[in-house]
Amino acid sequence: MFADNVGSMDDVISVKNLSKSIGNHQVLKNICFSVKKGSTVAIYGPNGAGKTTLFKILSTLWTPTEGSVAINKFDVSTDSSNIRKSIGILSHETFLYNDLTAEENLRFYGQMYGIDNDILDKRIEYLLEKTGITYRATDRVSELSRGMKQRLSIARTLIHEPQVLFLDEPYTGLDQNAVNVFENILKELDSKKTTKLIVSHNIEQSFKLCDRAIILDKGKIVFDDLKKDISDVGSFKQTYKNLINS
Ligand SMILES: Nc1ncnc2c1ncn2[C@@H]1O[C@H](COP(=O)(O)OP(=O)(O)OP(=O)(O)O)[C@@H](O)[C@H]1O
Repeated sequence: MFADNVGSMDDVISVKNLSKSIGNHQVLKNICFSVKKGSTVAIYGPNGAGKTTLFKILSTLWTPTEGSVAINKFDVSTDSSNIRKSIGILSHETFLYNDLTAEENLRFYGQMYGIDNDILDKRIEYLLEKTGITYRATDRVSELSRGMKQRLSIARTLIHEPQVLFLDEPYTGLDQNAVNVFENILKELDSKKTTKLIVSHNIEQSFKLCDRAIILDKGKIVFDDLKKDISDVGSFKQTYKNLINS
């Protein structure tokens, strides 16, 4: 039930004895796992299990109370600026500026990452086209629908070609066409060996994307296995139910 967690040279993410307390509530309890380059790991758990807290620490927004977390060998507590260059975060917060157009938002983020203008022009054009929002490029974000904003958030997340992606409920607000667009983009990223962590309550949808599944419950990892060792999504859902109700 637990994947081989022994760290190795090609680990992109390394989490050792991570605990996080908020006030006097211990939200994460002695979490240990590592992720190899190019893997896609789905993280499941009921409300309040600690998934978002884990993501906030992995993406350098919060620091651990105990233990250590490294991304590309950089420590989240001491090397956050190096980590931020190489990660992309897609969450329920769009991090988009309402008063800027879709294109201006992408340009703003691209410039923040120091991407040369020539390259940035091409990336913006490519990502707007890829996410199907070229025709809304000059509209302000405040005029876009929720699904359009999510498509633009996907483009924003990818503008600096991050090596590690944190996807928190990435399907929120996407229609079926946008789901297909999103999944095609993820497949393309597989060929670039992008490492992905996905948090989703939709097991059916996200299980097919991952090669490993982790279940968090009450701040602890209660399951961690490779998908090839899980017979099918049905049995995984049953395991999930059994574990979180025990
Ligand atoms: N800013 C905060 N202040 C106080 N407690 C917090 C804060 N953020 C999270 N918590 C607590 O930490 C625990 C884990 O929350 P977290 O948001 O990480 O869970 P989650 O697994 O992402 O849940 P969900 O599926 O509902 O998004 C919860 O008990 C929550 O109340």
